[in-house]
Amino acid sequence: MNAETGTGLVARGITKSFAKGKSSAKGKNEIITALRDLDINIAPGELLAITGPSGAGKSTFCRILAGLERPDAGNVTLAGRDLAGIPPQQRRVALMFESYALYPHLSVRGNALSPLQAPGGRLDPAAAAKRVDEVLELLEIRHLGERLPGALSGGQKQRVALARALVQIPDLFILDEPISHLDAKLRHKLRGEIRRRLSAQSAPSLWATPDGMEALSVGDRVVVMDQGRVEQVGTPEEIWLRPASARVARLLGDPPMNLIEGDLVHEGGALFFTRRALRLALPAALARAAEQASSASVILGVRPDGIAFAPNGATGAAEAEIYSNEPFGKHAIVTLDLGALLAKAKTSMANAAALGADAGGGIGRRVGLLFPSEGLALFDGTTGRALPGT
Ligand SMILES: Nc1ncnc2c1ncn2[C@@H]1O[C@H](COP(=O)(O)OP(=O)(O)OP(=O)(O)O)[C@@H](O)[C@H]1O
Repeated sequence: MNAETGTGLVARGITKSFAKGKSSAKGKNEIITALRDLDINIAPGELLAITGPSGAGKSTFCRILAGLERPDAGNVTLAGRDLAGIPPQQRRVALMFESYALYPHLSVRGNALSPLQAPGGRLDPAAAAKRVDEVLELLEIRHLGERLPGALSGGQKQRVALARALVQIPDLFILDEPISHLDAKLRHKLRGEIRRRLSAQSAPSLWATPDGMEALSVGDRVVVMDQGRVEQVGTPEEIWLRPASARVARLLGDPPMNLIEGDLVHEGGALFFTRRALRLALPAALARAAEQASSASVILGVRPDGIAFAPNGATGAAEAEIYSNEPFGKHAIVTLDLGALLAKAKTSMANAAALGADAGGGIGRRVGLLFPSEGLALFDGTTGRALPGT
């Protein structure tokens, strides 16, 4: 059986609006549409990561699946059951709240154990206690077992909320920003550990995060949302290599792709991208893609690690000035001023050193830039969609 026929999660046409509360000047209640006609499937055992900027609608979608909000339109089935009319506690959904929602009077262990003690629990007390110990150990909070939530740091509370979700054997896991308040080292470790644990279960899982790179690192598939709509669904590789729109590209990468608005100009049989002083002959694949643009205005995507340095004045090189630099040890991020336009390049420390930009130096120095075609993408200036073939 696949998700369509019953065992996974199938959400169809989910739409949800909220009244903003305050009336507008015209006396009408303003409406915010949080979700617009969303279609999302998660297969059994699949981990779907959902990402998008703040306000994209991720938490609203999670809350609808958990039964804490009712959609205005659309329906959700889980393991073949239509969830409409099923109250949250009967949905068999393990939800980790973004706000944690811990029981203040229960210890860390008591909070983690609480979902396993609910009527109809699937484990006997000894098995439940063992499971809780395992998860507390995994999340590095077992030593805090007897503490009350009031005596925990923000990151520790987040891990208790995560433990309370992970101990369950539900029909669906929903983790809303599960590791956002942890330090980088723990985040890194737990991404892999949680992924491994969820993948070993047959329930579908949803992991919501505003961090696009986190979504790519944990998801079997990734949904990118913006303003309540799905911008792109695909494997991490598809989304990374071929972002469907400038809105998707803006969310991915560290630093993300440079997005430069400019114009297409035909000259002497070649096609150029121009923006102020920047004038770039488009490689053949991009020039072909540019024919699909709805107007001469386009957005050029330049991957930070796709920028190569050349001596100032070298043939075919664009001119720029080093604006700032951040040496990270294994690589450097050099911000370049291309004439009232800043772009970031990610380069090796050796390259940065050659530019004199390896230790906070080099600022104001003029350099040449080359843009190899594999580091470029082209988006329609009106719709923001990727032009086919880039
Ligand atoms: N109860 C509510 N009342 C009014 N507006 C709401 C309510 N809940 C959400 N919204 C609005 O719906 C939109 C989507 O919000 P949502 O919390 O789902 O976004 P999000 O992608 O989870 O953002 P974040 O990453 O900041 O948590 C936002 O514009 C938000 O202000």
